Amino acid sequence: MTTVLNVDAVNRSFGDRQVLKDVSFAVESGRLTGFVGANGAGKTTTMRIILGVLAADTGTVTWRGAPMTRAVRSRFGYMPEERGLYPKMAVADQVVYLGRLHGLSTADAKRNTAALLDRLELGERAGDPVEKLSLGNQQRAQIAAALVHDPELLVLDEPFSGLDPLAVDTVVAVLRERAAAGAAVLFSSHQLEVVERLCDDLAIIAEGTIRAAGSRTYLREQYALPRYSVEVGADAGWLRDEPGVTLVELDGPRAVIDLDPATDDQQVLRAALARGPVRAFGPVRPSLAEIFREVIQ
Ligand SMILES: Nc1ncnc2c1ncn2[C@@H]1O[C@H](COP(=O)(O)OP(=O)(O)OP(=O)(O)O)[C@@H](O)[C@H]1O
Repeated sequence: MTTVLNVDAVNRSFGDRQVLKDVSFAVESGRLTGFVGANGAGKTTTMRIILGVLAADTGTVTWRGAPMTRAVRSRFGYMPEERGLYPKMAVADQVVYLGRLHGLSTADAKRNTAALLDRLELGERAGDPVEKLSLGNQQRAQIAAALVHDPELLVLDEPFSGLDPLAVDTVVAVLRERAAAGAAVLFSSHQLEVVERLCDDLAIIAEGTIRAAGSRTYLREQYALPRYSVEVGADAGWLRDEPGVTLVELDGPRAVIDLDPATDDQQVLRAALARGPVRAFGPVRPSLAEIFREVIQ
């Protein structure tokens, strides 16, 4: 995996309202990057700047270290927030047409379209006009449209909104396959549970500012609480009286504790061992939702 897309110190105002403030983050190939933030945080504006639909006031977006060109952008796939398929045109015809617009031969466009619609479980609806599809299926058709030309970078604005859980799983699997084949995938979402499950990397934005960015593992370590989960051989209630320890939860031999900053975890472990067997002792990693709450405050 390599860093392919760099968003560097991007600022953008609408009128006198600055909606992006020095936005910087990187996207790597072969990975799924989740772009997370509340409504109005600036996700769509950032994505539109990456795609060249909108200009930045200052700052740069580069692809493999070089400025964007039209040719580079033609190798990107974009699923905008305002879905844009023609209601009266058959799904497959539309996806083939978009593939052709991105430079595919008719044969390749048809082959990719058929494979994608099957993969997205829309094969049987290929001949139906878009307006006859349910909203969830229209969404799958949009995803097919963004993927038909095998883009090197996929930018998806809220690709999971409006999908039922089974459809989310299908789309997740397709995006994973694309990443495994080397594409870089950037998607926005406010569904933290989906992002938690899906993404390798994250950029968290609030009020136009990136509050945290990096791999999920890095962020979970970075924002680790001083919280530990402990399991001992007998009742763990003695932890209540241990200096520097706050008991958060107690369930017989199992406990969750917070340590004061000055408290050495190994000291607490030794105290536990002095009382008998220790079955488990380790830090509790924060969930993405917890990190999100912490960094957007
Ligand atoms: N063309 C525009 N003119 C004026 N203000 C705009 C324009 N586009 C976006 N904004 C404002 O910029 C801010 C950021 O919007 P943006 O759509 O980027 O947020 P978002 O994080 O994608 O939120 P959502 O999930 O609601 O789409 C919002 O306050 C929005 O009202």
